[in-house]
Amino acid sequence: MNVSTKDLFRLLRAALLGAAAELAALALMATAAWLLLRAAERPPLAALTVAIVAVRTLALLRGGLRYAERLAGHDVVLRWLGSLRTRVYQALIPGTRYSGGDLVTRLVSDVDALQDAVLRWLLPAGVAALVGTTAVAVTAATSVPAAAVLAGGLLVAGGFLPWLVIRGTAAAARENAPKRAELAERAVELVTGRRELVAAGAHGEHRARAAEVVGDLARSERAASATTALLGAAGVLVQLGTAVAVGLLAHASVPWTAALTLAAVTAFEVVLPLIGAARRVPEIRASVARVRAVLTEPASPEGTRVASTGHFRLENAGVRHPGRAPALQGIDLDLPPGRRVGILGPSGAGKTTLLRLLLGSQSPTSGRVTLDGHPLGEYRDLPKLISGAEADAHVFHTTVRENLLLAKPDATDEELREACETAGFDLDLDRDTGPDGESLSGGQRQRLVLARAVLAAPEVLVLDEPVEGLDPAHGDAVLKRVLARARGSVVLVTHRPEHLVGFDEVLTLEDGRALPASAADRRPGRS
Ligand SMILES: Nc1ncnc2c1ncn2[C@@H]1O[C@H](COP(=O)(O)OP(=O)(O)OP(=O)(O)O)[C@@H](O)[C@H]1O
Repeated sequence: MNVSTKDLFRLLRAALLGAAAELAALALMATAAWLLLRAAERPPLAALTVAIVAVRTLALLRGGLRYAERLAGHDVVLRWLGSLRTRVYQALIPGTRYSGGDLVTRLVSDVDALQDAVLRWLLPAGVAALVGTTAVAVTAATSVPAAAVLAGGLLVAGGFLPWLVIRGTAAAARENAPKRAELAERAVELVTGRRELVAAGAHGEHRARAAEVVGDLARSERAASATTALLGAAGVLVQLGTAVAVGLLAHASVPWTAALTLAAVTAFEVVLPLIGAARRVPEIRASVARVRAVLTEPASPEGTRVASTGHFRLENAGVRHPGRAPALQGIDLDLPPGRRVGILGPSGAGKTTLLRLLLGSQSPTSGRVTLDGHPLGEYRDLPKLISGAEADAHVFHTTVRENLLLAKPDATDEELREACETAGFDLDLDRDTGPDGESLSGGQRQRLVLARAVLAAPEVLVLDEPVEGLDPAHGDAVLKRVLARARGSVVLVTHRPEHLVGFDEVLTLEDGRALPASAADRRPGRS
């Protein structure tokens, strides 16, 4: 999250303008106080003219400088965030770890939180330090004890009290983190799993628990707000006490004492907002850490090789998800162009995992998966070569036509109809599919996905139990047509060995391992 020298310079300019605006305000108060009390002594008018002019000038300066500081502050922040946002998105695009929509949204608000970090914390803290130091230096010229008290008061109000707020807020955030996570989880369950919860009679209980967590969080939020308000009030007391002490210790003329006292009061006006702003510091810190993690993660190198008809090979390949038994281990598979391989095995045997390895959507955690001897990650357009009907293929919320065109954007309606016919899908091309394809039946969704695979006509067609939900006779006929149209290699996962007649090889998996042919023969197609 490096800040360029130019941006640093702009930040410094904004801080100096802010400090100048606040010093003008401070000088205005001090001069006005001096002027009032000095005027009460009835001096010749000439003795007051400089102060009168100064009051007017400072009043004008204060407004002008504040405006300039707002402009400069927002200028630097918006420029910086603009480039930071671009870098974060660039880091996200090829990423695999950061792909969930919720996480992306999270990062957007994290980047926005950095805006608050600069405008509401960094700049005001810098301005407060500059104004405080100047006020102490000016006071020290008259009275060192008064300056020492002022410095102490400012440090308490601008350092100690905000630190207490940060500590309290961070502790509350740590304590509330599990509750927030539970609330997010329950909210998702209540929205996405509503039907299932109602059917199981658990909806009311879930909602009540979510409401209880909301109540707990609100209570904790109120307690944190009350603490911040109390510490804010303590800051005002410190301000009053310090101003009185400065007045008593100044040992100067009445007008000058009044000027120093009001200058002290005004210096606190710059420092006190830090107490309220400190509440966001823990949140901002967490945002900074998350953004930094995204920016510092080494980018996964993008593939450069062009995929054309080639030879896929799995050598001793395995996949193990953290904390789980291996999903797949020690798998060898040879898939030269034109070869047809069937995969059988009971549920959970690793069939889908094997397809994901071939599709490049899952990397092996052991062994190798290669195309013409190169790891799949080195290819930039693998889906053009290998694709098909995956078990979890998504149906987009649009029309049947648009869903099909994803496979071949320039396909004519004639081609679309032909692919549908092959897949046994007979709905109108303009039919709306609904969110997640919900307005289609399960079988219709499956055949739409299959039609999409047929239309893509890849060199290597991958089919994951493509006719599982269809009635057997219809399903067999559909599969026969799809296989007849396949122009290259086929990898078919099925639990019916009769689907694999004429295939070059049948691989039977169990518990993530390939069964030897003799054992596989004894348990055909268990699922
Ligand atoms: N993302 C994941 N995280 C953890 N475990 C996983 C993950 N994906 C799959 N598994 C586990 O890996 C094993 C193999 O899963 P896979 O989906 O490949 O089985 P399958 O043979 O296709 O099963 P089915 O016939 O039921 O679709 C299972 O035990 C599964 O629970």
